[in-house]
Amino acid sequence: MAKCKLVLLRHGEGAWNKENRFCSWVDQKLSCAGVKEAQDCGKLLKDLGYEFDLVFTSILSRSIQTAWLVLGAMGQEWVPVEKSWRLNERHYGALIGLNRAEMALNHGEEQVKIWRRSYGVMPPPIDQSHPYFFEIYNDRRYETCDLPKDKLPRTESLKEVLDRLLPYWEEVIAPEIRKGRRVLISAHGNSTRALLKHLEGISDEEIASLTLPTGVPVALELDENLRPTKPHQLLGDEGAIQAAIKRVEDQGKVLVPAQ
Ligand SMILES: O=C(O)[C@@H](COP(=O)(O)O)OP(=O)(O)O
Repeated sequence: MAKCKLVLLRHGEGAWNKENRFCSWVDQKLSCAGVKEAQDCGKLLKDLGYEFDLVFTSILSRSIQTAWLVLGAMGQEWVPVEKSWRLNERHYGALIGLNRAEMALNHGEEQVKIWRRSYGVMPPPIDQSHPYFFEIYNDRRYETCDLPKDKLPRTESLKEVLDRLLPYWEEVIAPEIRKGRRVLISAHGNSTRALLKHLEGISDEEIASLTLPTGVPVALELDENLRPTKPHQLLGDEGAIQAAIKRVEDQGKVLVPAQ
């Protein structure tokens, strides 16, 4: 098999990205800015000559909506879209719904960074007293999973995300790529980080410095063993991408009131 291209994507900005709250398994739609990011991403991919044969998304609306908008902007609406909970965002446990800057004020920026970016640390688990517990676990979409509801996570580190994502990558996505299909995975910041860690062999320590902005395609070129032939590339304007990464990193900092 010749070299193949794979595109990974963190969805466009969601309503809670904008409010700086941990969104995770709460199903939020894209903000107006997020809709534009997804459309712009589709236009960019089209201008760069990308074509897809198959798209994979999580079962959260923001990744599905992003896939539709990208395909629409590319004029490739007919391309099949497969969904799995295994591409869902990392389960942020009891942190779900909380504001990152407030958490930094109460627990320190370092602790928030550990919760957000470390490989092995799990936030405290969600339980029935949490305001979003029933909204998540009573949602019909979680009856469609290949695990019974009581076996679905209540919190996850990035390691757990990779552990549940890997079987789906190996058994469902990778075989399609081996058949020569050109794949887009429209997912989330941390499910994409987990997959990149696996594909690029990024160490547990190094993965802590990888932050992905919303709506920016991550291009990979893979060899016949599905190993990258070169480092991943974020597509788009370099200055705008670096500024967007900084904004995501700064979400975990204490807000300094304007003078
Ligand atoms: O769960 C969330 O709030 C964000 C990630 O948050 P951070 O890890 O950046 O704090 O996930 P996404 O917007 O990609 O679905």
